[in-house]
Amino acid sequence: MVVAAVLGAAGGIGQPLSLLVKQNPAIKELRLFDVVPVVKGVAADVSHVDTPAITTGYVKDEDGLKHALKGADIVIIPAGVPRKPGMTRDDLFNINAGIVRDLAQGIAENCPKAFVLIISNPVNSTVPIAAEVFKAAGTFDPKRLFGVTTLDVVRASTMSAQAIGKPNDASQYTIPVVGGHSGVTILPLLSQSKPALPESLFSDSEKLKALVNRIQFGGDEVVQAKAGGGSATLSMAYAGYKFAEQLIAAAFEGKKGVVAPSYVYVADNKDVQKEIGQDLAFFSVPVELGPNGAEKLHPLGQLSSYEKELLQACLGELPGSITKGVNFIQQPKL
Ligand SMILES: NC(=O)c1ccc[n+]([C@@H]2O[C@H](COP(=O)([O-])OP(=O)(O)OC[C@H]3O[C@@H](n4cnc5c(N)ncnc54)[C@H](O)[C@@H]3O)[C@@H](O)[C@H]2O)c1
Ligand SMILES: O=C(O)C[C@H](O)C(=O)O
Repeated sequence: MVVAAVLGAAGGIGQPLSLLVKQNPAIKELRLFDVVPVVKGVAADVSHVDTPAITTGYVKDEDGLKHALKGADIVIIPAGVPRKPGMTRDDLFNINAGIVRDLAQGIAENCPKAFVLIISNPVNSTVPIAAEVFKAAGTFDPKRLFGVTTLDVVRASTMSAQAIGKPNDASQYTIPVVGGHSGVTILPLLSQSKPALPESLFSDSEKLKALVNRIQFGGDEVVQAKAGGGSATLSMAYAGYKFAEQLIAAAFEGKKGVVAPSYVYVADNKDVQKEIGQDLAFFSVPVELGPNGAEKLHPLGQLSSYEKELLQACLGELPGSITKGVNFIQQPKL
């Protein structure tokens, strides 16, 4: 039985995500943490759902982080500020970097063996931040740290199905999305869709480009529609839980053959470096999940010539975002 913690549980993502996690019968304890006191009410609310997980809420100023994290097996982090129209994810760095750093420190101190799933943006930088905190604490296990990019995978299925005129069939299309989680760093490998997308999509370069662009900038669609009220929360809760559920099944319930893309540490993996053509510390790849977390990183496989171009665009941005995260921890504060 699994102890799960959600950090930032009172937020737009945190609340529905906590509800979804509560429904997983493998969870014996669900601990909800936030800086705002309403998290205790959220926990009381969710605790009435008739599933096994004992659900409790913790606030920061009552030493809550320690109590929420002590001995947790899986920690999901949607804490931090969301975008408003006109902002990039990187514009969130100044606030969210410090939030993720402090939460990662709490994890290193209280549950160093937990699987850590980071949702807080900019994911391309916040995951390297957490890794640096864990390295400094001597607890870094690259197999246990995941940047959640599942919303890109979910969007790829939904938007591709719509683009080919089969909007009801979204869930039937499994499409790997690799790279990072921001604009051009999001690299949907439509040529590897299972089942295959129709040839007519690939022969219509304008349509193909429009689809890729929509997947890459799907987050902006929601940010603009919410018009200052935040970014994706419900689809993110769905996607975050989808990944957590896959990890729980593979890590704690012995399920085999579970493969899902995630933004993970690839610095040790020569095969991935070779495919990317660069020494990068983090990249989203299809990850085989198991008892230790990221058991095996799967290759990107054959890319079309258009996808190779997209990879180059991704590589124009991603290394800088990784370095920015690393430097945030490594450079002494002035
Ligand atoms: N990875 C993705 O695909 C993805 C998708 C959507 C949103 N996001 C990101 O998720 C984050 C949260 O989005 P949201 O819409 O839920 O925002 P929100 O403002 O609705 O909720 C954030 C919550 O975090 C809490 N919080 C702030 N500082 C905290 C701290 N130090 N410790 C614990 N909790 C803290 C806030 O009190 C709030 O309840 C944003 O950074 C957003 O950009 C990522
Ligand atoms: O777009 C955002 O800022 C939130 C999230 O990263 C998303 O992809 O929806």
